[in-house]
Amino acid sequence: MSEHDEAESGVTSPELRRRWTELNQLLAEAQEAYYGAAAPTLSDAEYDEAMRELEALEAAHPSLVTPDSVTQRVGAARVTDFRPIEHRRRMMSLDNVFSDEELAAWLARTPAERYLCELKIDGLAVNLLYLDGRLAVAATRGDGRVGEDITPNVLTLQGVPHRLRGEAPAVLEVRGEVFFPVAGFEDLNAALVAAGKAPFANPRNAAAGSLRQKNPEVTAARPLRMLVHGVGAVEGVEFGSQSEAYARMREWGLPVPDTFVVVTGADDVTAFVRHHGDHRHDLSHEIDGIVIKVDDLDEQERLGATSRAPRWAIAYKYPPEEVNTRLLDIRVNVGRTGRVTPYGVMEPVFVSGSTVEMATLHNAYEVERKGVLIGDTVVLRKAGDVIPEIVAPVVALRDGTERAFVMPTHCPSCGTELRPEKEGDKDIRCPNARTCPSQLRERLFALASRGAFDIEALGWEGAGELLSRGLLTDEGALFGLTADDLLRTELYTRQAKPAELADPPATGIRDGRVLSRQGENLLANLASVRTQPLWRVLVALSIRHVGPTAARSLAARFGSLDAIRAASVEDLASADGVGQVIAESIQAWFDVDWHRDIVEAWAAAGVRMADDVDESAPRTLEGITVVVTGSLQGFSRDEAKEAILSRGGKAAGSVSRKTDFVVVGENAGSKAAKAEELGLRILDESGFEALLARGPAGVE
Ligand SMILES: NC(=O)c1ccc[n+]([C@@H]2O[C@H](COP(=O)([O-])OP(=O)(O)OC[C@H]3O[C@@H](n4cnc5c(N)ncnc54)[C@H](O)[C@@H]3O)[C@@H](O)[C@H]2O)c1
Ligand SMILES: [Zn+2]
Repeated sequence: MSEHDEAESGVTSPELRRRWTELNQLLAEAQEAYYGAAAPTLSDAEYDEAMRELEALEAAHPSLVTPDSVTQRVGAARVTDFRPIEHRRRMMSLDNVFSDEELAAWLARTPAERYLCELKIDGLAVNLLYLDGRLAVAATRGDGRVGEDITPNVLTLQGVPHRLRGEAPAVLEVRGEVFFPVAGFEDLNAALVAAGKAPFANPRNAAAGSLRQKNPEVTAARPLRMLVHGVGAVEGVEFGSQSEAYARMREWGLPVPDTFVVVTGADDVTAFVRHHGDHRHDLSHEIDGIVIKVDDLDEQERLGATSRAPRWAIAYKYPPEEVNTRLLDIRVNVGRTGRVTPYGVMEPVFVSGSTVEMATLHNAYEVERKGVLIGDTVVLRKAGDVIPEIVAPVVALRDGTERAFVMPTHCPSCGTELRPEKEGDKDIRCPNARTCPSQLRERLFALASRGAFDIEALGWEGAGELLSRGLLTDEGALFGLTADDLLRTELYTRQAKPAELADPPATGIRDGRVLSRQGENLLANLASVRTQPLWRVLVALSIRHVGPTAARSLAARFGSLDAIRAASVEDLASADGVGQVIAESIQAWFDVDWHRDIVEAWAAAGVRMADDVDESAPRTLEGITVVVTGSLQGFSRDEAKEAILSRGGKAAGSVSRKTDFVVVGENAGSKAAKAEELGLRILDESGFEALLARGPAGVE
């Protein structure tokens, strides 16, 4: 039988009916958990996917549709502890589109003079009934016809007027969304976990759970807010359009958002959708999409509604940022400074454009705060390029086999007993800084990176192998590495060719292997980077808080590692951009004997520990602040900076009234404009050269 015949005759195969029943049940249960308990067991992404499958199935086989299909209803009809409230006018759900194409198709079949575009707030729909301007009843959406009485709870909400301002109509049903601001969400969950309760999966569920409280004091204590997104029954006033209704409701003191726009064409609709897609996280609340409505109320009336959603509105849903996945394990990582960080290992899952299988949990307290157990299904969130985060466990799915994470007492890398650095620290560390392989590998990797020695042939893998082969016990021996050493590795060698077996290269041969290109490069790199400027050497030492900026300033000010080591904290702290914390950290670093050994080993291996003093560079810029912007012919950014610093000047990053000179190169942007605005002295490249050579007098 063809599908067509089937639809006509109302007969469907048992398999199709089975699948329909399966999906309908899955979705009905999900709705119950989501609307009823505010504790979803499915992610929205899974829910939406199952719903789409069910809708497609029903579209192809209309005979499957029954009144109790979840596609035909709004929310979940259920018995609750709250008094039932019948809405004067039905509350609807929204149909969804998930792509620009689907949106374009909706716009094409729903032509209108004006569209109202607004944010789809991820919260809980409520209906506020104002009678003669007084808030008489507040209810949840429920199944769209009957909701739950939550009046005492809504009365506690900040920003919801108990009485309308000015001339209010006899009857006004205000529809809006109650939401939980993102900022308060983590703390709420931590408090719930501490009290032995299940945390919420997301701010939306937090809003639903907080509002549907038997005790309104609990609601009052939560930072809930509401924003208006529609009207229901109205008597005693007439609106021509939704936007007009918004304008009036704002006058009456209702919380109408100021983020909506009224536009005339599809292009403006798409632009709005795109804009908020890019700025989804700039808001105080979560949004899961954009709602587009035909603005004219007569047209809305004419278009009507299906059993669950109006035809005059559509929700454009953004890609989901939250998915559910299994937390397989919690392991710990030992970082560069010995900090031990737990991280979750998850069943790989695709979210926001990439596959995620690990997420940091920061420290043992954080694991406890979130209340996650190993084996839990967890809500994983990845917003755009932000690092993925485990939000909360799905407590309802626990089966008793989950177990709590126990923070190790000993370093998983070297076995040393872990401890906090200072009393009261949340982080614990491996105190074996010198030889702990994990810490050393991180330090080697950092030392070889572009912002330090820039040793191209030494990466994460290389650092790992040099350590695992026992070729290095700390970074002091790095510059002593020989071809013979590297021949003991795999990464830096390759199989010898037959000719090389007979006539081995000068670097030697071992077990039939010779140095690979990478191995030769490493030796060449190690030879050449010995003359890197002092600031790079300083960065390479992994002194806490000493990054490129502080290192540059220290190098310019003191000129040699010996001078830095001999300097007092006060002296160090007076260097530009240095300060007390960094100064103390430097002194503490030199107090450790094996740190001094590293410096000596490097010096002995020929690493330059001082910058050439440029005799032709008298301190012409003492006390002078210079900003360089745009690109110069004769100087790179770094060179320009060093030229200023080495003459005693200050190289600032931004223009202010305290700036003495602004050097403007090609393609200079806003800084040049700001300099002009402030009336600062502006120099071109030749002016800059004159300034360097003779100081301010050179550019009089
Ligand atoms: N994870 C789960 O198990 C589960 C279960 C049920 C529902 N859900 C989620 O809920 C969705 C379906 O729920 P729904 O029927 O409430 O539909 P919906 O949330 O997709 O859209 C309708 C609702 O959007 C809200 N809304 C927010 N801003 C609005 C605006 N500016 N204008 C109009 N309405 C606005 C209203 O509360 C309205 O009732 C699913 O797509 C899914 O994401 C998830
Ligand atoms: Zn260790």
